[in-house]
Amino acid sequence: MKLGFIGCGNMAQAMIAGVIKAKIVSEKEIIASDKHRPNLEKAGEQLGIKITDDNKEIASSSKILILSVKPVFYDEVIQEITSVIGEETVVVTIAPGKTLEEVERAFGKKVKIIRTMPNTPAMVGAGMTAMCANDQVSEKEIHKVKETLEGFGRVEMVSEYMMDAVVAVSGSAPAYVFMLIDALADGAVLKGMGRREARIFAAQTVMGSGKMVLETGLHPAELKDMVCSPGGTTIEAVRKLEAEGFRSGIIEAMAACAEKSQNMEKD
Ligand SMILES: NC(=O)C1=CN([C@@H]2O[C@H](COP(=O)(O)OP(=O)(O)OC[C@H]3O[C@@H](n4cnc5c(N)ncnc54)[C@H](OP(=O)(O)O)[C@@H]3O)[C@@H](O)[C@H]2O)C=CC1
Ligand SMILES: O=C(O)[C@@H]1CCC=N1
Repeated sequence: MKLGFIGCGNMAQAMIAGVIKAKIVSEKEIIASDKHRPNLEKAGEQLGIKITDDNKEIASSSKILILSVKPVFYDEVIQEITSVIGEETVVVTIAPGKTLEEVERAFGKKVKIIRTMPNTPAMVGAGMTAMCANDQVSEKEIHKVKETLEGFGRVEMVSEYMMDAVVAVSGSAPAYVFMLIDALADGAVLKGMGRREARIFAAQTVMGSGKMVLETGLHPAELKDMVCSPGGTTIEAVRKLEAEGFRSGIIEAMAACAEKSQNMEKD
């Protein structure tokens, strides 16, 4: 098997859908397990991947093994698989707060580990993933895993200390962006637009704005200024957003998110 997933919930399914769609790995080369059997069967049917109840089977047969359970279950899963993990297997973690050192310690032996933080837009090939590796992983292996993860979006190598910031700015961030889209739709509904149409206008605008930042390379503030006609409608909205604490609300939310990531298991 090329890709194995222990835990097949929201994030694993988004990643699997992304790599299959991009034809990076075929469904026949992907295997997954999940404690929640109905969840697993549904994923197996919908994605066409192989499923199993046996985490050890996945650990011993996968070239790239993705630990896609909640952080609190990491130690339990690692203890279960450490004796059977293949020597050449690269373990990929996706949990906030789980450092390379902690994961190494849990395995109790030298294992190739790549720590990542993906996000759910992986499902539609538009994910953002950060990664860093321990000293057991070769450049070639890093390249291979990066190429696989690029199947579902953009991937950047980061220093490990950046990971909590990454959780705040991309791992968790789709949730706040979805809240923004929903709020934009609410505002349009308030003014009489139908809900479905409002959602499309809102989502297309968020997508287009992100694309402009990425493709023009211009500072977001400059792009904002281009929308604000003097004495116009937009600057009225900007004035109100500033008064309502839009920016500080987001920054404070992200600070809380990063802090939670850093202290994930200490709370
Ligand atoms: N959702 C997201 O947007 C993102 C999530 N992540 C990380 O991805 C990981 C998974 O998150 P997410 O997909 O949201 O969580 P989910 O709860 O949707 O999926 C995790 C699944 O793993 C199952 N599971 C628990 N223990 C075991 C076990 N011992 N063996 C096999 N399966 C098991 C769970 O079953 P049960 O429910 O019965 O416990 C559950 O179905 C987490 O570490 C999370 O922090 C990272 C980036 C983004
Ligand atoms: O909410 C969480 O803990 C996970 C990690 C990043 C996104 N979801």
